[in-house]
Amino acid sequence: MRRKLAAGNWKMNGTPAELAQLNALITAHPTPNVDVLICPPSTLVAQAADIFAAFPLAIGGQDCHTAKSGAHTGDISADMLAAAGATYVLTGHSERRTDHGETDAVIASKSTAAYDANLTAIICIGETLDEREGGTTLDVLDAQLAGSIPDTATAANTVVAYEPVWAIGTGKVPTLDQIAEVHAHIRARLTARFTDGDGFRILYGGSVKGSNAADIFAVVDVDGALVGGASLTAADFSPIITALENA
Ligand SMILES: O=C[C@H](O)COP(=O)(O)O
Repeated sequence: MRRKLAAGNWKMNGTPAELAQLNALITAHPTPNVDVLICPPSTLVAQAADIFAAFPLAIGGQDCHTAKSGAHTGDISADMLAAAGATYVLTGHSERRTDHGETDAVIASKSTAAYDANLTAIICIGETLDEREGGTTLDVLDAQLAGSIPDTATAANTVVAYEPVWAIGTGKVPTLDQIAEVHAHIRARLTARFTDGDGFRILYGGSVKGSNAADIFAVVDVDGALVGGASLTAADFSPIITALENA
């Protein structure tokens, strides 16, 4: 049985003042029957992990370097995130792939760095609109799955997040049939490659809101969501957690 996961990615948003949102979230969900994760900007990871250590709220990083330490100005290592209290890290988010030219090989290396630091890697994949319209979605995802997920991945150390690039921050959401097709495809690839492939959690991400969450969570093999904009306030994120708890 896979435990569901509601993950919020704050991206480049948030100062210490916004951490107060998390108090309201915990008040609304004091004993959630799903995992709840917030990935704030790296400046807030230690503070958030410290404040909420005793509560059912995990804290994660949004990216990590492939190396443990060294001369990499502006970067942060998986070991640093773990030492700050993070238990998860996103790798291969499409904004990292686009803004920083991250390749599948780099993402696999970052995911390995996460495992070495005892972090769970949420490895993100997804097709662009051109790829969707060109009919190559499943081929693109196959290449990303094969290249981004290390051979040492397990259901315990890895979550896969399917985020169609064209659905991120746009308000556009794939049809439920499109989500079902992709999640079934990812599941098949995971079970073919890993002995515990049926245990990997697969998240959907891209314009998830309180208003569409229940329908998305009813799709087979959707084990939760990676939420951007709607994770920034407790008022928006709480209904998504509730929908996942009721799924
Ligand atoms: O990491 C989160 C995703 O990029 C989704 O962002 P969004 O919910 O704002 O569309």
